[in-house]
Amino acid sequence: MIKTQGVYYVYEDGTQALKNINLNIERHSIVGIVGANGCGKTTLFFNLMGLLKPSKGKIFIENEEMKYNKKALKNIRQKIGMVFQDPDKQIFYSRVYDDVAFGLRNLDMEQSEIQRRVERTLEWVEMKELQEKPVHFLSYGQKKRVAIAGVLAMGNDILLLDEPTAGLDAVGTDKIIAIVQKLSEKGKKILISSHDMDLIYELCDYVYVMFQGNFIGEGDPKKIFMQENLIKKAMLRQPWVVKLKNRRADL
Ligand SMILES: Nc1ncnc2c1ncn2[C@@H]1O[C@H](COP(=O)(O)OP(=O)(O)OP(=O)(O)O)[C@@H](O)[C@H]1O
Repeated sequence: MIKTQGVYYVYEDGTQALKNINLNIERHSIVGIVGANGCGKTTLFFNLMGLLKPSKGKIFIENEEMKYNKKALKNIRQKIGMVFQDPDKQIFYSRVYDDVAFGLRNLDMEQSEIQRRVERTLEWVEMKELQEKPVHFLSYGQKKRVAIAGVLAMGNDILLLDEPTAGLDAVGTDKIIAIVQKLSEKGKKILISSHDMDLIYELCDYVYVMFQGNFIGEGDPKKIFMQENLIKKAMLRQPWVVKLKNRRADL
């Protein structure tokens, strides 16, 4: 589905943001990328979406090497959807309904189909009753869900969620967890970046640990998060469940 081979990315100012990234999400449903601030998670997502082009290395989408012409990029957008970390960067319209409909209207879709998709996705993210509301009156968590709805409405099979719970309270986080689980049950492949270890531990069946642009560990979250030294090296904290287990084992 998505695979990378030795991907490097260097920004114009010389910042080396990705170093030899080898990722493969084919055999997993919900894959986590964990890493401290600035380790390269967003840069990686932008490369996977074709918004940035690797300085070196290859990206494969459904076994085809990524190309960067207009037609190829349009195809990628139909396969992969990305929910940005900051919903304000993804929300363009003043009314919730129009914002979610935006991508569909660009596809010249029938009005009745647009309405069906928008209403269904807004129901999914529990925002249907707010569909007439101006986006600028929404809470941060509600805006995040509108941004997710906008991507879901497009019907992509692969979803990249960049820090989906950043800035959310416990209720907002639980809502996102429920949405991700429902999407996975529907057969969507999901890649989540986060420094929320509890979230990744709860949701993901595979995890990559990122540090300064490299993957320094990968595997089953239950095993990876037991490796205290690895987690410390990545400047992260173990999930509380793991800490609790370790404490019990010490007693
Ligand atoms: N446009 C840019 N030009 C130069 N350097 C950049 C640019 N965007 C990001 N960087 C640098 O690239 C590195 C990786 O940044 P990136 O945003 O990918 O990290 P991240 O893991 O997503 O961080 P966070 O968890 O804080 O969102 C950082 O050192 C950052 O300062």
